Parts: sequence; structure tokens; C-alpha cells
Amino acid sequence: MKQISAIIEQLDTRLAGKWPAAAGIRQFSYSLQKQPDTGLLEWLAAQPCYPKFYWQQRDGNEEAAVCGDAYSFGHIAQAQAFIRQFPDVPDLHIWGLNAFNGTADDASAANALFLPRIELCRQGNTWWLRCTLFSPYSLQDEARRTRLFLRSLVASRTLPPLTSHVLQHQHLPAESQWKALVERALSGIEQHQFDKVVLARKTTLTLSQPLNACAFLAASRSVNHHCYHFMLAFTAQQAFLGSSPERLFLRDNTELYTEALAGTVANHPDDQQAQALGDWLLSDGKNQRENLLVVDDICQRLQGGAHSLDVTPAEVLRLRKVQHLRRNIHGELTGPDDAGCLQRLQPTAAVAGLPRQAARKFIAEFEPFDREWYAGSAGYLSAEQSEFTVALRSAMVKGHHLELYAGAGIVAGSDAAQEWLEIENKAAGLRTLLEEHYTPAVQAG
Ligand SMILES: C=C(O[C@@H]1C=C(C(=O)O)C=C[C@H]1O)C(=O)O
Ligand SMILES: [Mg+2]
Repeated sequence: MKQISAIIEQLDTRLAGKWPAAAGIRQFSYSLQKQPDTGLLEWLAAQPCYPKFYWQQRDGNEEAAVCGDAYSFGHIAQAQAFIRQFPDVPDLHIWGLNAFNGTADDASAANALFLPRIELCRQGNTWWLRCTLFSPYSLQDEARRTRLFLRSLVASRTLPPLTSHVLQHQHLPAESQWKALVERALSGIEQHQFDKVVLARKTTLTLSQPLNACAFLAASRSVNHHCYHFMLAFTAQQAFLGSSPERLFLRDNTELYTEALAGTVANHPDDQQAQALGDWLLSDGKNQRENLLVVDDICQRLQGGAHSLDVTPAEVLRLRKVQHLRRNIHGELTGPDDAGCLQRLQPTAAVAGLPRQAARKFIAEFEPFDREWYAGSAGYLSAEQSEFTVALRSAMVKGHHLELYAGAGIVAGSDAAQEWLEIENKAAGLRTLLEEHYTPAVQAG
């Protein structure tokens, strides 16, 4: 990464100049003349600073590795207000995670959004490095701190192979509790407390060695196609990561792109068999209901915030372990308001249920663990464009432990055993990277 070290040297020289001992913000951008020698994830893996965040858009064209926090935000409304304060710095990007419960109105919500000191980005075949200085007190002090930070950056290394293997696993809820929970949800549906509730499971894997989160994400990225790949490393031992197929929203000025991704069947390595499963999915009443409830929820939630909503017919999205029903939703926003979009859309009925409040109450009361980052969102916001993925097919790395999350939408007609298989298949997207021979049973259909 010679180019990167050359840019860092240039930056250092710039920062060594005279800076006002007053509040301020500055941004410097450098384009890379050619493709860096190693990937952005490899570069990020080597950096000894936290937090650090990685993101790759699901079409594979946009990638970012960002680190060092120039400023952090507990709520997207604060992040948005910050960006609006500086219209003369149009490229301010704030990256990170919103927790599942992170859209509560109180601004004390503990989300993990930050304005990075360094961003290394790619769009198609164009790479650039951006450095941001911000201080509410003294740019002079901040320039000095940033120079120290730049000196802590190191060259990329190749990622270590994945050598951890699984010693044991523990499901929460266990299969018998899951069945009881699904029955309880079905009686809530029968009694008209709600139409849909999404129930999830946390599986703790005990590993033979601590897991390198970047190497794990790289392994996932190489096989789990058509997904967003994201990781927030909090410390050297703790990181939340995932490979999710689901867009929460993309905002391009006032254009809004979102989707209803719900309804699931297993995938099959054989194309014909996969197609037969996909055809079954398209015609299955329970899965169509699951998906249409998400469309209803999103359209209701966007009322007053967006108009000219357009919903495409259902299509099948084929992933490595599962296939889903997807309907794309496009609308025109009344204004470029990311905090408003998040508030309206997170959590959608694809990960919570419908009506939202009743479903959330059921989850809070009966799900036997705290979702934390799972089913929240991961991505970025900026003045012009913002995008968040739903933080599914995700896991928390905690040294020797990996906590894997997976959930399924329960609607009238759901069967507890089938829904268990569905979450096994969803969790398999990450789990099989450590247990090659782990094969959840193929779902009926
Ligand atoms: C809740 C999850 O996935 C969601 C639930 C789905 C379903 O029940 O069919 C499908 C896609 C996702 O919206 C998960 O992966 O954990
Ligand atoms: Mg489902």
C-alpha cells in the first residue's frame, strides 16, 4: 500500500501547518492513482484503532473502510443535525450501526455512529482516501491528534486463514422453547393482537480459538453473494458483523428506495431444484402473506413522508442457503430526512411484525435474549445520499465465542418446526464458514 503511505505523508505535511486554536471542520480528499495492492478489508484489519467500520454495498460496487472517530453520535438525529450544520463540507459521511431499539425518541439511545478520521473508499474502479478534522474547541489540537493518529496506521497484511472450529453450540431459545414461543405467537394472531411477529434465536458457538472478525467477514463475502457486508469492530476482541441481503433504505437526494424482503424457502445447489423451490415460494399463501404484510407496513409508515409509492411484483432472490420473496418499493420523499426515514422504517414488519408496537411488545416480553444490534441497521448517511442495510445474517464476535442471530416471521399458517428449519438455514450462511460439513435439513416445499 505504497500509495496510501505516500498520501498519509502528504497529509502529515499539510497538518503540520498552522491551524486556528478555534472550533472548526476540514476535509481533505486524495484519489488513488491505481488499485491498491490489497483490499480495503485487509487494510482495515491491520489497523490497531477502534472503532473501525467496513461496508460493502450489495452490488459490490461501493466499499468503504473507515476508522478513528473524529466525533460520535448516539442517535441518527444528532448525526443528521451535525451534517446539516456544515453545508460547505458536502462530503461528510457518518458511518455505523443503529441498534434494534435505537430509534426510540430519546436522544440518549446508544447507537454506534461516527464521523471517521480516515475513510478509504472505492466506487467501481475509483479509490480515494478522505481525512476529516473536527473540533468544537480547537482545530490546532485536533490537527495534532490527527497526526498522532496517522502515525498509528500500519501497512496491510494478508488475512489469516480461518482456523477456529466449533467446540459446542447453545441455542436460545432451544428447539422446545421455540415451539412454545411460536404457539404463543400463533394464539396472539388468532386473538387479533397482531397479524405478524418475527421471532429470533441467538446461538452461541464456543470456538477452539478466538475468531479474527475481518477474516471471518472476508470468508463470508467470498461466498455469500448479493449481500451487503458490514462490520463494526469495537475492540480487538469484539465486533458485530454480517452479510445481509436486505436494504432498509437507500436515499438519493429525495428518491427513496426500500423493499419488502420476507418469505423464505431453502436454496439448493442444483439450479433446477432451486427453481422448483423458488416457484413453490412464489405460489405459497403463507409466504405471500408474510411478504404482503411488510409491503402494507412500509406503505403505511411512509404516509406523510413520501409520495408516489411504487411497488414491484414479487420476485425470488436466490442466496447461498435460502431464497426469499422480494418486492421493491420506490417513492419520492417530501424532504431529504434520514432520521425521519429511519424512524419510519426501522424496524419493518420483516424483522418485528405488524402492527409494529404490538409486535415489539411481544418480542420484548417473550424473546429470551436482547437483540442489541441484530435486526437494527448498518450503513452511512451524508447530505446527498444515505444507505442502511437491515443487520441480519449477523453475529457478534466475542473472542472465543460467536453469537449468531436468525429470525423468522410468524403469521397465520406458520408451523413451528418449519420455522425452526428456516432459522437454521438463515444461520447457516455464516455458520457453515466454520463448520464446512454443517448442513441444516432441507426445508419442505
Ligand atoms: C429475521 C430474519 O430475516 C427476515 C425474515 C424473513 C422471513 O421470515 O421469511 C425473510 C427475510 C428477512 O426479512 C433473519 O434473517 O434473521
Ligand atoms: Mg419466513
